[in-house]
Amino acid sequence: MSDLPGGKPPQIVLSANHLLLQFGGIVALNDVSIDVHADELLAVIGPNGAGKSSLMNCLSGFYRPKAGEIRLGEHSIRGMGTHEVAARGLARTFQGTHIFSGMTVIENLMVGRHLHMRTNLIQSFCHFGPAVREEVAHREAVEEIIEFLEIESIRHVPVGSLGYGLRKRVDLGRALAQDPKILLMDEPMAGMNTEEKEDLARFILDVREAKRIPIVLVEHDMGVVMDLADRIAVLDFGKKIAEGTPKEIQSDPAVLKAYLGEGVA
Ligand SMILES: Nc1ncnc2c1ncn2[C@@H]1O[C@H](COP(=O)(O)OP(=O)(O)OP(=O)(O)O)[C@@H](O)[C@H]1O
Repeated sequence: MSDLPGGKPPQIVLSANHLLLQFGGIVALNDVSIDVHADELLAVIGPNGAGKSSLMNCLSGFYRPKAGEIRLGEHSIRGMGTHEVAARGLARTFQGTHIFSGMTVIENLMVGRHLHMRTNLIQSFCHFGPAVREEVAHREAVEEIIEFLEIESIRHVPVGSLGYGLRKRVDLGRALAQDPKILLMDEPMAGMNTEEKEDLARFILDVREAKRIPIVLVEHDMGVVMDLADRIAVLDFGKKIAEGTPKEIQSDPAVLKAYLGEGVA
């Protein structure tokens, strides 16, 4: 663990220790440990099948590792399901688009807010009392995100009719609506053209600057990773083979070997 200037150790927001995950005879994660520091963007890279999505799925409670420990802040979250992990402050965006395509942008963002609503979803459709006051407060939070992500003009548009780049931006908005302590992004740029990638990269940088939440990013586009990441962890065949700054990773012999023939500069 590298110390901050001034010798203070970094604050660890999320840590995974010695994770083991198997699917039958396949070892998807083999003794994998990572720490995510406050206010950093940690990229997780590796060739196809290296275990990146498996790691994200363990961190977010979707998969239960056979062994190992996961801590969010002070607390163990190992064994918790996705909803419990989300309620403790972990939000994620998904590969592809997991948003509700028949619902409008604003409705999708309100789904993200429901995690924080004391009144339940049914009550929130009643137009009286505490439910209304709560709804107004959540609307304000959602409006702030809409402005932040520059999606004002499409707030009432069904998400299914939007282009891919905008849909991914709404997915980011839904995750931000959870008001998370940490954000996991699983291949957010997959399937995007250069302009869409540049746009999303700008919003990721804005999120870091404005919200100061740590981000774990799984991404295949090495240009994006090298530009955005503070640190990079590299997986190969379910094992962590390297960890360091973009500069260190680019010249790491084990990383170059893992990617040989896959075009890492
Ligand atoms: N649900 C599953 N059932 C069986 N095997 C799985 C499952 N999920 C992942 N695996 C296997 O675990 C290994 C790691 O897969 P994983 O999807 O985590 O890799 P990845 O690094 O995310 O790959 P990619 O870059 O192609 O998305 C692979 O061998 C994969 O086939």
